Amino acid sequence: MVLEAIRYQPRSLEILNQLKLPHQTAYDEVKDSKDGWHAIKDMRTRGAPAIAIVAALSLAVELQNNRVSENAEEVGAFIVEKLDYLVTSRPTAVNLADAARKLKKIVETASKSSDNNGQAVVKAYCDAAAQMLISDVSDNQGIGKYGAEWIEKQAGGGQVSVLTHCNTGSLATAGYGTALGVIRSLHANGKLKQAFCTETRPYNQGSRLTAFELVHDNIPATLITDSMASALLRLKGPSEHIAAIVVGADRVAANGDTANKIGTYQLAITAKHHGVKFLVAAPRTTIDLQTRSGEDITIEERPGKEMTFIKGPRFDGVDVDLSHSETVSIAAKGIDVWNPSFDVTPAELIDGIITEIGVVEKGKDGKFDLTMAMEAHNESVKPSTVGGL
Ligand SMILES: CSC[C@@H](O)[C@@H](O)C(=O)COP(=O)(O)O
Repeated sequence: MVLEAIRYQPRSLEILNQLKLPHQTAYDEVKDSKDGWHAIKDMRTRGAPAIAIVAALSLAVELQNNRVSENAEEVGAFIVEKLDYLVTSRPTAVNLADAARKLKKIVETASKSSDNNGQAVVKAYCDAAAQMLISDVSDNQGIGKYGAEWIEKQAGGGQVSVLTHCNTGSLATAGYGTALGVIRSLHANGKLKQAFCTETRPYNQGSRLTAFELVHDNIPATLITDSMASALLRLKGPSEHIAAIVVGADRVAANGDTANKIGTYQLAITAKHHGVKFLVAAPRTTIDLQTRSGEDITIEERPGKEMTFIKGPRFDGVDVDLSHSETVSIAAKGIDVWNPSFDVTPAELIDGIITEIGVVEKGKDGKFDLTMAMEAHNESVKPSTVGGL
């Protein structure tokens, strides 16, 4: 069975409720953009690409299931207003803003055509939103292929182990995943010795979601807490042949600085210290040339209770009793909490940015030039034309 975080067909959208994983596999219906906004804000759906796609499709089903004006410009204005609203759900991942910008452009063109009525604008919007779901899977397969090839080449043959952080798999995307896609490809090529995944406190995307995907796909994997990463590289690195740390991204700035799940930065520092490659895997929809550096990225802060409480089913003896889902306090009452959801890893700590058209490496000046990969974004360019391959 293939893991499906987003189930869409015209007039119907369902998301796998990630707050209930790994204990329960339950789908929530998303009827409109308001449902979509809340599903994203509450993190029932999460991960940069998935957020963008769910937002776009939530508005698609709203338009498909409700009567719209005959007037093309009125429908266009309605869609633009809803897209602006959806973008306010979570600020750090650029994929959502990027999707909204592209969809607005399509809608503006469609609504200005004198041949079009309201329904034609809706159709142009829904077709483009549905295409995002399809393109994301093929982009991820490209990321997996190029990332695995790059690691295998660097390692010079034989099996390798990799460490990853947060969840970047089928649950965070339309399917296959980015950093987890690289792990899937290494495994498919027979080159993966062991995948290590961090717990990823405080929301536990690693222990709840990545571990779930790895077990689901029978990929050899070991879970560690975030605080074990340096010890893993030092003590097990040589015996396990840990070749790289591979993470996803929520926004890659023009200079390569990368915002990703909190804890990524410290992993990059420890990778540098231990001489382990540090790679960011992201589709080009995550690269934001408008943001010059990491300093310009807005970092979302989440409620303190995500850190001070933990939610899950009660263990009665050996059996998990799913009827008793509880929220348990795990911190001293009254303590102040700082809970940034993401951090920024400076480009100097990153060895390569794996995209769907190839791995971008630094030039002789020690800097990333991402413009080439992004220029190719609107053209159909063969992978070999991108730097680093
Ligand atoms: C392919 S997902 C890439 C990133 O979005 C991922 O690494 C991450 O940081 C997710 O954060 P989350 O807060 O769970 O949405």
